[in-house]
Amino acid sequence: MDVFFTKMHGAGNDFILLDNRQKLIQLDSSRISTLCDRHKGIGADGLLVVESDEGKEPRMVYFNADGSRASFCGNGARCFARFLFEMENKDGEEGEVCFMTEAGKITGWISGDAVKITLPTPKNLTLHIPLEIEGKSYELHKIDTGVPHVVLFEDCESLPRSMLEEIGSRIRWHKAFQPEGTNVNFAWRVGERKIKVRTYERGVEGETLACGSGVTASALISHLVLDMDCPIEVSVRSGETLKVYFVKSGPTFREAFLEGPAKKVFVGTIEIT
Ligand SMILES: N[C@@H](CCC[C@H](N)C(=O)O)C(=O)O
Repeated sequence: MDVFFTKMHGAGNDFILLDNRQKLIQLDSSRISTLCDRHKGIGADGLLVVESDEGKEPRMVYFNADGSRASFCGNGARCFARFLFEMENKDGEEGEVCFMTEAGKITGWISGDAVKITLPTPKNLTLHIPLEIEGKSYELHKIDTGVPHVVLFEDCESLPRSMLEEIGSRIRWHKAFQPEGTNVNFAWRVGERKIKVRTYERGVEGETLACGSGVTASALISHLVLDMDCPIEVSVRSGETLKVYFVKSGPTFREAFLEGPAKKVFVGTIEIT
């Protein structure tokens, strides 16, 4: 069957979006990984599906490029908000949409090129986790911003991608973070309220040009460990900038918001057998 798709990206983190409200598209992990393959398919870091049940809010279902399902994706949710907004034929350049994810209800605000979203309430915070890898000591900070993340502070501006992926992969698969594994963020401060982040993503099993939940995790940890104030700007590998807002609640956070560009790249049809 020929399936209509939309290709989008959020600050360089790219996605295939499919409207499956009619429940006609059958997907399994091998089909998803082929669609996301940059040589044999459309190519993307992940695939987002719009589902909906009669009388209920639309639901965002997210799959990583390897076909694994994840409960949330920050940049994906920002693209999804724009996709939904355009699908619902709302007039004008500005507006609000709401949808469900496995990690909870999300609200998105569209304003020109930018999309700002609420994130799932951050949880599972643990600071200052010591980890030894191949004789080198690391200090990691863990937080779940919809999916599990660790953040480590290290200036990786000029670290070759292969080396970042080597360390990222060792941490992602480390026994301390099993069975679910973790995304790994390398963050460093570049201004009073500005950090840079590079992310090794679980399910892509490599560095992506941006990771929204990782950017949020890094900003929240920067507030706690480096005493940085809200909002925090985060520059990612694509060279684009995202902004993280948050509201504290005791030692952790009540709310977090992520803002940045989310753009449509192209549309097309692809045969799914
Ligand atoms: N790119 C994402 C995160 C997607 C999920 C992640 N790879 C996982 O499996 O945890 C984002 O923008 O948040």
